[in-house]
Amino acid sequence: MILASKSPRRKEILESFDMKLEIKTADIDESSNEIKPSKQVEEIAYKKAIKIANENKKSYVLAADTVVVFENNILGKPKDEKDAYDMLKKMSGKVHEVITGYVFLNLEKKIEIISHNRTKVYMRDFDEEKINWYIATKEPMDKAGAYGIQGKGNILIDKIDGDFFNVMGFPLSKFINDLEINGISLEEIKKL
Ligand SMILES: Cc1cn([C@H]2C[C@H](O)[C@@H](COP(=O)(O)OP(=O)(O)OP(=O)(O)O)O2)c(=O)[nH]c1=O
Repeated sequence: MILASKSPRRKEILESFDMKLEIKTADIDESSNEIKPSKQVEEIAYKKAIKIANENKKSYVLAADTVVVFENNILGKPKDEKDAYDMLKKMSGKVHEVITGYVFLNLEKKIEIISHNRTKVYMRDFDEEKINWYIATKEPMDKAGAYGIQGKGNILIDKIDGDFFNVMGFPLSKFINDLEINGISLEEIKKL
């Protein structure tokens, strides 16, 4: 299948399940008029997937989009270090939600799966010194909400309620379940 994503995390998660991936990245306009975060991530994932699917009509194409939702605000990737600092400062000691939308298409076979998953993340109370230390690692800059649960950012997190991979950028378990519901078996998934 084609993974329409430049995210190394999404590739890693899917490859851990022995999927054979061809990477093709779609540069799309990541803006959305949707108000609901779940609809927004689905719309942006759809834009990524359909762009590549239109150029590869026989292929299975998968794309995703991840955001952090904190007190009704949608947080994407930080614009700069100051933005990363501001995001982390307000999320310290509080709970937020990570939502990943994903879209799986095969235009020729008329397969279309559009879905999302949510994980609650409880952050520890951390001080300015720790935020500055974390920003100096450079880890926050390419990640929604300015942290990576799978990296050094893990020490900022107390616990989660939901799927870890969903926070990392792709809810593998829910996706596999969706495919099975659509009649695609575990053996077939590896060969798509
Ligand atoms: C919250 C969180 C996000 N992230 C990452 C997952 C996503 O890669 C990124 C959110 O940006 P996205 O726009 O969802 O994805 P991307 O730009 O990295 O890749 P593409 O659009 O080509 O598919 O944040 C982590 O790696 N760990 C985390 O804990």
